[in-house]
Amino acid sequence: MISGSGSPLLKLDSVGKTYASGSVEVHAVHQVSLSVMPGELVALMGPSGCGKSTLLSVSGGLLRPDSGTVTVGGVSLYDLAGARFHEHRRRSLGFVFQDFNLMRTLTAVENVMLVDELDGMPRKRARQRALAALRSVGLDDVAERYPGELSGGQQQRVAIARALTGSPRLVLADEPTGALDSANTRSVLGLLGEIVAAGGACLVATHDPEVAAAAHRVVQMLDGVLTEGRAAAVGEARR
Ligand SMILES: Nc1ncnc2c1ncn2[C@@H]1O[C@H](COP(=O)(O)OP(=O)(O)OP(=O)(O)O)[C@@H](O)[C@H]1O
Repeated sequence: MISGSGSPLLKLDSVGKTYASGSVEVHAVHQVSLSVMPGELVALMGPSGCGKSTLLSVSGGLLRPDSGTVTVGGVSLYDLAGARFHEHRRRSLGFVFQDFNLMRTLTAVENVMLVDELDGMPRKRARQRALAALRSVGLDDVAERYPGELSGGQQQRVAIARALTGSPRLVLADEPTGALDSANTRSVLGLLGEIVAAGGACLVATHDPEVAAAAHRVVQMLDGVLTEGRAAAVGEARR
């Protein structure tokens, strides 16, 4: 797969998001335009509070922008309504949350199954797929444990397994290696590498130099605005 070919899997056009915090307005994302192409792993970097999580949430259909358009898989996400919006989100992208977002009352395997079950898949088949996803992140032995019985790194890998079930073409990940040691970081980078090698795309908010080194492109964010990016030379990206 040649990185950067085809139509973008994620396209942001002049996207803006402002929070009202009491009488103060915080321009978390301002006029951001960005395309992430099939075969690309893009690292989104910048200091804490610069707007990375907000940009990922807007990109993933979790937070409606105040301005601009978000196109996922060729479809303008926020122009879809109701069930069509949720279905497109579920089918087109996987989201790895910074704080994992696991349901405390469900086991690891039940957390991962949830996505397929919401899509109407029979429970037995959903369970098989979830176990396979957990195996791919090295966690099949703790499948029946609850999040409270897992380490931070294990919870993070459950969250990654959940985002990868259904083999979405686009993965948006917020600090996916934040709680991981270097061996697990490499295994997560391997999984993301497989997605992009198969023609998918990943946008990863990160402070981790190892993730940045593995990316095809690094885009820098500062005070809600994208500043310079580094384009990796062809073949530079480690997968
Ligand atoms: N719900 C909210 N209400 C008000 N302000 C918010 C809200 N969420 C984020 N902000 C503010 O928006 C700005 C961007 O926050 P965001 O979490 O997107 O940054 P970030 O780059 O992801 O930070 P980090 O690297 O620490 O996760 C910050 O000034 C933050 O305080």
